[in-house]
Amino acid sequence: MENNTFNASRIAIMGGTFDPIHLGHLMVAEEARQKFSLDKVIFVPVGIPPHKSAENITPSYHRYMMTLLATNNHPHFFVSNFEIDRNQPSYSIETLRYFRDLYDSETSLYFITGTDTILDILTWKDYHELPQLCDFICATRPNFSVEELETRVYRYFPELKPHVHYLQIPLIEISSTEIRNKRFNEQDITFMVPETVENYILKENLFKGD
Ligand SMILES: Nc1ncnc2c1ncn2[C@@H]1O[C@H](COP(=O)(O)OP(=O)(O)OP(=O)(O)O)[C@@H](O)[C@H]1O
Ligand SMILES: O=C(O)c1ccc[n+]([C@@H]2O[C@H](COP(=O)([O-])O)[C@@H](O)[C@H]2O)c1
Repeated sequence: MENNTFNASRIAIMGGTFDPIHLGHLMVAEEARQKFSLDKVIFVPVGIPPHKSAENITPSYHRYMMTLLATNNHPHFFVSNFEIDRNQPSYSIETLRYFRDLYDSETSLYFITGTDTILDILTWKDYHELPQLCDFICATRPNFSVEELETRVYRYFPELKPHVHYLQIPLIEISSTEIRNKRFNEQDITFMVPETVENYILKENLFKGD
């Protein structure tokens, strides 16, 4: 997918474990696309998650397939296999360097996250360099307050603040954890994921714990 994107001018990367991708991810991406006039949102499923135990995560092949199925009918949504094809932890700094090099200097690069994710940014590899590569679009998420960014992040890393743009969205109480738990307990997940993803989960018998 990357080869035909050279002339686009506002690109956002949406990184995530996507285990599985759900309607919360898609609503955040679509709101960001509309509010920031993005030409493309590129979903990048993590290969080896930097801060989570890889043992408990669904194989990257399934997570990639579900991300493709969820985004396939959206003309501005794309999926990259950059992280899942690398046999090393998926550090965002490396992903962003790759995409920064791929596009010309006129292209604005964004990284879309939920508030929970950006609150941990001081633990990310080479975090000081991130604002030189992209701006962040930070979506509101239930149980996490953007005010906390002042005390937990900007206080120690003030250079980041001008590079963070807030995205107020209706708070969506969906998480991949909740979907996995529901499947484990044999509960319905209809309306939490796109139908194509639900069908894939059922067909591949994912998240059943057996
Ligand atoms: N409901 C939501 N509202 C806003 N942002 C979200 C929501 N769900 C996920 N995100 C954001 O999407 C990105 C990728 O999230 P991820 O794939 O880890 O999903 P998750 O639902 O948080 O998963 P898990 O429950 O397994 O931790 C993160 O930046 C996260 O903050
Ligand atoms: O670069 C890092 O050190 C780093 C540490 C933790 C998370 N991230 C990225 O943040 C994004 C969301 O992560 P997660 O674990 O909430 O799915 C995903 O793209 C991760 O690669 C990146």
